[in-house]
Amino acid sequence: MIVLKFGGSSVADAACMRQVASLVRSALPQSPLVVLSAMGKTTNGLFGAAKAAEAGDLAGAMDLQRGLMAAHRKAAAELFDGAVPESLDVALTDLFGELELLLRGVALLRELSPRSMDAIASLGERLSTRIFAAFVGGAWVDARTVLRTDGVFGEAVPQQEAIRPLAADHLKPLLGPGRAVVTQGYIGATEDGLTTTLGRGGSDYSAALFGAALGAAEVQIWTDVEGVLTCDPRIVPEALPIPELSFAEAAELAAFGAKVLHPATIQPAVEARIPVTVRHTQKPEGRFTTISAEVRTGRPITALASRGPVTVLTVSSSRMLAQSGFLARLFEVFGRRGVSVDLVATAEVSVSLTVEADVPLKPLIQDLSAFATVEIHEGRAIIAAVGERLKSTPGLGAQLLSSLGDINVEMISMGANEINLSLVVRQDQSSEALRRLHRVLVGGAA
Ligand SMILES: Nc1ncnc2c1ncn2[C@@H]1O[C@H](COP(=O)(O)OP(=O)(O)O)[C@@H](O)[C@H]1O
Ligand SMILES: N[C@@H](CC(=O)OP(=O)(O)O)C(=O)O
Repeated sequence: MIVLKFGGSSVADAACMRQVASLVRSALPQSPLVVLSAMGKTTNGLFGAAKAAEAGDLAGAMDLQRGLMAAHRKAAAELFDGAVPESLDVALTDLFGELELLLRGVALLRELSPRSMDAIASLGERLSTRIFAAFVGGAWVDARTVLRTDGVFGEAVPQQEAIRPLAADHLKPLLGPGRAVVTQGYIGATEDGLTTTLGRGGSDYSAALFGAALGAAEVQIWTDVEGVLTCDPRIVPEALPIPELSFAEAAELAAFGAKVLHPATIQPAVEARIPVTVRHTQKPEGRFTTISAEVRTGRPITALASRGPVTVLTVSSSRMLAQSGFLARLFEVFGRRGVSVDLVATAEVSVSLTVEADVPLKPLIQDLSAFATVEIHEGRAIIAAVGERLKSTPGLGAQLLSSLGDINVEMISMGANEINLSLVVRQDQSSEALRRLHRVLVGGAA
């Protein structure tokens, strides 16, 4: 069997869904499991409605709800030439009724808990899969009966040991040549049935989790680009498709901002040694990327990625000098505050590190100030150059840095592994930095 995941850009309207249905029909001999995201930017709309309700603007929230309802009913009507099956009509009415109830509750309390946000955000995938399953004539399975997660909301952690038997019970019996099974990406549920989400962009992760649980021959990520490119094409239009990526390269690129893949997508595929391909829904015969354990690209630089905004904290203490326990004490604070650190650079009496821009700094600074002074530099971005021979290509690091010219590099991290060189620059210079680095990449260093 194979898994085909279609992102929001691939199911944005009726015409897109017809194209997806055509691709699914072509895959029928391979016993496809179809994992869908919400239509277009539905999830953004649901987040907007939830935030409006939280602010007490129920009218605004309901306007957004009605807009989403109209778009989904329009897509269904176009797919069925106006004759929407009654069962689907009822399902859509129930789902939008559920959304209205949730929004009214949030507005009444003026409180949007993570649990409420997940319940609201889940509706996008629940709507798109009901419409698509009815249109393609496939079996529909609610992912929440299979994708077990912990009790965290918004960034739920899948319980892979529980998913495998659930997939065997709820998915495997339905899968077979000649028939499609449709389920949601992005959403799961706790053991006691509370709806959770895997975090934005999480449908790729769902696809990999289902693929690993079911022993898929391949996980296909269908999107609006011809595979993983040498850089984000919205920033560097000259970015080129990459035919092959190693799992390690793909994981680094996703972790450092290559939005085309959710950062956790690769892990289940690596464990199950399942190849992942990234393909263009509107150009199925075009170029695509294969990501697998067998791939050894051997390229100095394969691609660039960027992530931001991040905040750089520079923690200094004269007591740090020759103090073996200083770093332990420093990172204990971050661990206790649940703040993840991306890049670290150390000097004699100071340490610079990056954290996500939305991290609450006050409690962190309060703890750190007990034994050090802290400088804060917000509005930065991390740029990562990824390639299997970054460290072993003489002069490449210097070439990359010199290509940046007058763009100031505030931190450099290289060496933690063979394949990543990361730089910190000002966020407002990150796009230009990517364009300059990309000229090195395509200029023969790769
Ligand atoms: N290195 C990269 N290669 C390809 N696409 C990238 C890369 N970095 C960022 N992107 C962006 O990711 C987008 C695809 O991801 P996403 O918008 O989530 O699509 P989908 O709706 O299919 O999930 C592309 O349109 C592209 O703009
Ligand atoms: N719909 C969810 C999950 C997802 O992965 O979407 P997409 O495949 O369009 O990135 C989101 O927008 O985060």
